[in-house]
Amino acid sequence: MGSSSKVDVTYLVGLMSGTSVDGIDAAAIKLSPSPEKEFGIEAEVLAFENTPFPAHVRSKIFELFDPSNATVDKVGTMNMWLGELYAQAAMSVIGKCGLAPQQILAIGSHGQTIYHAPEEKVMDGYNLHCTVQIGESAVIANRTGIPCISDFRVADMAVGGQGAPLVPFTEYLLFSHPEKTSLLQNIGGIGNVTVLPANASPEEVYAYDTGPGNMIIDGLVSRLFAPMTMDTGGEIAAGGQIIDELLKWMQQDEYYTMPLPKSTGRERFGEQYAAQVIQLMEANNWKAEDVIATATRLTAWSIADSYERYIAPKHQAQQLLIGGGGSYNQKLLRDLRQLFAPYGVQVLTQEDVGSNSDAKEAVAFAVLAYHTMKRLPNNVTQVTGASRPVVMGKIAWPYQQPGRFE
Ligand SMILES: Nc1ncnc2c1ncn2[C@@H]1O[C@H](COP(=O)(O)OP(=O)(O)OP(=O)(O)O)[C@@H](O)[C@H]1O
Ligand SMILES: CC(=O)N[C@H]1[C@@H]2OC[C@@H](O2)[C@@H](O)[C@@H]1O[C@H](C)C(=O)O
Repeated sequence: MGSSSKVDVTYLVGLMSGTSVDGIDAAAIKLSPSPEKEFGIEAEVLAFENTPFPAHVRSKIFELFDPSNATVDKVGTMNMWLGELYAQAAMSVIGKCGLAPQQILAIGSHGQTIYHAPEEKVMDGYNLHCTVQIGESAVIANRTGIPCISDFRVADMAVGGQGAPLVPFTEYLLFSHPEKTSLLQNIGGIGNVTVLPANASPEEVYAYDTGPGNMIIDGLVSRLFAPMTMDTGGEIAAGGQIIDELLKWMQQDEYYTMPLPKSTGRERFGEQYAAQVIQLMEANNWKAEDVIATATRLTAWSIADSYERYIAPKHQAQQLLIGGGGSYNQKLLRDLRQLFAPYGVQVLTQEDVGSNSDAKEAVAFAVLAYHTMKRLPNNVTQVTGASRPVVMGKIAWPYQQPGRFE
């Protein structure tokens, strides 16, 4: 992990659009050194904005998740289109925080993942891992006049890593604590957890994708309760009963027992998965709200099961801090509290402890971009399984006005 102890006070923008495809998160941050921590930095969020994707853009992005539909013309067009939307989101958040674009060192843009296949494929003797994020950084750089860093994940994959999760790098720098062992559980489309042991050195941090976050719930709600696209507040699940047979079927997925490091995505828990559940539902005459209650329980179970499997043998955590959109699903939180009670782990939302989790991933890509600009390694090798540290991210430069980047 690159040392950040010499961080300069810097302004950056981070852009994230996640696997739920709900919209673009944009954060403008001020990065400063935090003298009391060895690798410490402080990231003050100056402004944060979420811009939902228009429904027609969202459905065009969804078309790209099926590789047979994702023809090069569609991918190429969406790559440029998203570049425009990301640039607008960046300019808007910069306007909101009152800074001029010239004051921003760089924009870190995650892009939209349309394909993620971290398992190794051997082709002609080459060990290939692959992941695709789109949203052209050349467009972002040229619309904003700010260097834009994108395509973070592939550098980690080039040295054998999963290319995910990447947020633990920033979580370690921002949230590690001398006395408390914390579990930072993000519940977006996919669920992912970062384990920050008390007083951990960078080598002791670990993280992995726990499995589905809201992806299965969203997929089923969209099919069974259209035009709803999510179970707002967890109210549908709260009115349903768990179907034991369905839960057992869902728990059989091999992902839950795969060894670390591991990451996953829509390829495993996306459209095809929801379609299979609907088939089972129709064959068994299950009620729609019971199916949603069961999918919600699966997410909670996958998080608790992974705690018992990978974390509890090494660390007793005090807190499970929930962030991401799933933290608004009250039924999911109740299920998590019930399942974690026997382990003596308190389940809180990040908001409960005074931090804004909505901005976390966007902030993370701003911090990663800072390290790219300084040519400092920014992958966490024991998290991704990469064989060595690398500088992730590709820089797109805007037209260079004299004096601007000297
Ligand atoms: N009020 C709410 N009630 C219930 N669920 C909600 C609510 N708000 C958001 N969500 C869920 O959270 C999801 C969005 O979460 P988030 O923005 O953290 O995901 P993401 O960043 O796209 O995903 P990932 O972290 O996997 O990349 C929505 O699709 C929905 O399922
Ligand atoms: C390939 C990809 O986009 N993965 C996402 C996804 O969403 C959550 C989880 O799966 C995590 O692995 C990752 O995102 C976050 C930002 C990460 O890299 O840490």
